[in-house]
Amino acid sequence: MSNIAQVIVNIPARSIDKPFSYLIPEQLPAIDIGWRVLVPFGSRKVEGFVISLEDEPTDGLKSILAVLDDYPWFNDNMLKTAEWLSRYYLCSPAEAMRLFVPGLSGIKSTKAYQAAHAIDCEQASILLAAKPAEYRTVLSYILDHGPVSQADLAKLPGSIETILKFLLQHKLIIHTDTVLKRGKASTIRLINLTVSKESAAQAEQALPPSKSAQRRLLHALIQTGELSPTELRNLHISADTVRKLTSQGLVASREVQIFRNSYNTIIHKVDEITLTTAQQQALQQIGPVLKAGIHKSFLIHGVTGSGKTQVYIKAVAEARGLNRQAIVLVPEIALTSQIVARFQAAFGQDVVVMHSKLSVGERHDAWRRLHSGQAGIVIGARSALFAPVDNLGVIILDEEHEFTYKQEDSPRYHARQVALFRARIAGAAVILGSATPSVETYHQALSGEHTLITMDKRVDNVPLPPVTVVDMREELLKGRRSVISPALTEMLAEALFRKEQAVILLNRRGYSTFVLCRECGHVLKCRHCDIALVYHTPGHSLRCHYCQERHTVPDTCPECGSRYIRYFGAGTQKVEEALNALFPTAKIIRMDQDTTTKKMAHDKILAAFAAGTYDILLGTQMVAKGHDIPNVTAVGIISADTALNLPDFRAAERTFALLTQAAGRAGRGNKAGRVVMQTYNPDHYAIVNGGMHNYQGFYENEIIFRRQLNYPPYSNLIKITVQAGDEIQVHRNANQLAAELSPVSANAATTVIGPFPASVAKVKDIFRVNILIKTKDMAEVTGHLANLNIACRKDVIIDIDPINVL
Ligand SMILES: Nc1ncnc2c1ncn2[C@@H]1O[C@H](COP(=O)(O)OP(=O)(O)OP(=O)(O)O)[C@@H](O)[C@H]1O
Ligand SMILES: [Zn+2]
Ligand SMILES: [Zn+2]
Repeated sequence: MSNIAQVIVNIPARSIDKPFSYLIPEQLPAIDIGWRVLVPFGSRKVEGFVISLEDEPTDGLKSILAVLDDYPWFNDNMLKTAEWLSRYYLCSPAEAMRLFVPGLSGIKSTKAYQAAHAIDCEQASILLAAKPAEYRTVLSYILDHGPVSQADLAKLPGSIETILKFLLQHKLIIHTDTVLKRGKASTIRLINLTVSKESAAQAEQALPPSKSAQRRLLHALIQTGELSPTELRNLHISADTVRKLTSQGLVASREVQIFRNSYNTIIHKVDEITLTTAQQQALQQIGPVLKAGIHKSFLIHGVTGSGKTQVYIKAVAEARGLNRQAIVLVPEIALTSQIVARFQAAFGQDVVVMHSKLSVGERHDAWRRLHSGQAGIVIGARSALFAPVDNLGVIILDEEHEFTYKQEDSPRYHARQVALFRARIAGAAVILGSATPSVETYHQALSGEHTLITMDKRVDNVPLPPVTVVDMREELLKGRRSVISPALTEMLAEALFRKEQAVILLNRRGYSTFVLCRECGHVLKCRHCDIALVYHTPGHSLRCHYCQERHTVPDTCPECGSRYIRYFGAGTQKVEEALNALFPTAKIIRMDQDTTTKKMAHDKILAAFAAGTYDILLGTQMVAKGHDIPNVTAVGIISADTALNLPDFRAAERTFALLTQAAGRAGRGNKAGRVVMQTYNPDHYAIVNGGMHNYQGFYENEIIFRRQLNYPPYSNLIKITVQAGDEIQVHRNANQLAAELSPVSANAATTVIGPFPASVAKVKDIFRVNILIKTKDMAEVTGHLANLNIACRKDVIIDIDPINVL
């Protein structure tokens, strides 16, 4: 029998990349692959994941201390996904496996103090005789109470820190860990009858009138069968009353798990709708794959408002009918409460919503409901991908082109990639959906990796809104300097007149309100980060968007002393002022970083706008996404092209997607929509095709550029960032690393570019230099990087398939 477990300890340090062996103690026979356990590690107790068993007897092994659950946490599918993730993204096994644990760790350990093993009381009293009385109080408290936390000791008099230091130094006490399991199930006790209702009624009759509480309890139980603590409280029945009846053998209690659920959305009942032909055709392709239980992936390319969500719902219903589970991923849960509500309306309690505001305990409850089969559908942002579903039928990625599917911290995984892998080994289907698919995905679909399903009409043949492109250079030539062109003004005026609503998008990426000296051209930058400071009207202050440091606006230029300092760029605040001047009675709500962090969350703003409380929704990227509000008939896009000039090969893709998605918010109901797009680059293919909702047109231009420059999908990219606090050092380290990479570039399929300073070359006083690898032979390069062992270097970040190459 195997009695040795190979355990991955849940410590995110990248240098720990191997499992450790532990003895399985006889009293814990259930331990098997996939279990979470508690193990000693150095002086600590840590969480561990069992990945294999052995029976090679080895001397001096430590034993597993405890199991954390009463079932294996990882199923085979989860283990394989974690293993692949760690290999592909070059992260440690622990970094990959902890993605499957809510809150990244299943235990909470706190520092505690306990008496040293061989404490010599006589010597101790001599030692402490010269010290104030508090020293003796603290020591005897620790002696009496066993392991105590610092928080417990804080109640005692005296300066605890100093006293503890002294006691530790003289080895009277030692450090220890107290470990608590996180996410313990919450339970309540339900009270019920142990005798028949007739006997209970007789017992009630037999009680004297003075025992009214006992009579009330019996009476209520005869009627309802079972009572919760809240119901008992409402009936004014005390624990004592329950105890008395329990001792008479009339009632008993049982413990049941309760699930915390803070995501209270009102569930709207929907009428069964008739599917459109396009929706039916999509499902005719997906259905058989679900039934066959084979892996296959689909790309639904459906224009905005074509009814993709309804296809997702039907596909999930189909999977549930086959008793298989579904994972539904959305880019950002706060912006997608509409799709969440639609799933809840369709599936009720079968849906678990993973929201970033859930506590760790609530996450555990959600996981437990899925694991136990009480729920079969999980909907959430990318982390929902790691849900413990045993019988996976389908994974859906809505708005698959969104960059939020890429995690920007280690492990830097892309949810689409992980979804495809997990579904492949589970024999499950994947449905990718978007009106503006990523160039990579569309290319894969054209080459047969995904089945392409096209939905090119809106539901009920509602027309896509016509787009007027306004050339802002001509406006300027005509002497019009306002951020809001006459065409946009006119469209807004008409919409407001008809009591319809408008959305205004300010595409501000790479372009915000910065402060510039008109004499010498100096731009005010952050001292710690190599980036322009952003001007904020409230408080008349400057802020760094990387380190959040605030500065006051100087009266004179720090470079040349000139007093001519000007604010450039159109921030949302500036546009709001302009709109207020044009439409003084219109109610405007702003949604950007400033407003969403302070006043209202995204979903509240969207809900208020959808309810008609405001006439105009103004904001950055986030106003363009996902919402379906029938009364929105006008969409204005200010400076459509600001991101086009960024030195990022995806600049055109980002711009096109944003414009098309924004335009797609207009005219979704039975009222016709219109769009005005202001730009300085009316001839760019991203703008031209964005103005025509023409994805194919955009793709055909873009793919030529990608092929010429050998960018994805024609290659894979790997970005290596070297960091150091010293500018000379960082370049030296990067050059050295580039030299080590020379065998990589010997392969004709691979090019190494750089080192070159990152576009923001310094963040929080740390300098950053990038090396970019372009390759057609990913396996060879990652194999090489793994051999070089750079993945575990603290000063190096490896980003596989980076979204941000700057
Ligand atoms: N078969 C149908 N019959 C009637 N109305 C439908 C049908 N399918 C969807 N709808 C409605 O059409 C509207 C658009 O659908 P949905 O939001 O699913 O589109 P979408 O393709 O997801 O759009 P986007 O990509 O722009 O978010 C919604 O209001 C939805 O309720
Ligand atoms: Zn100056
Ligand atoms: Zn800064």
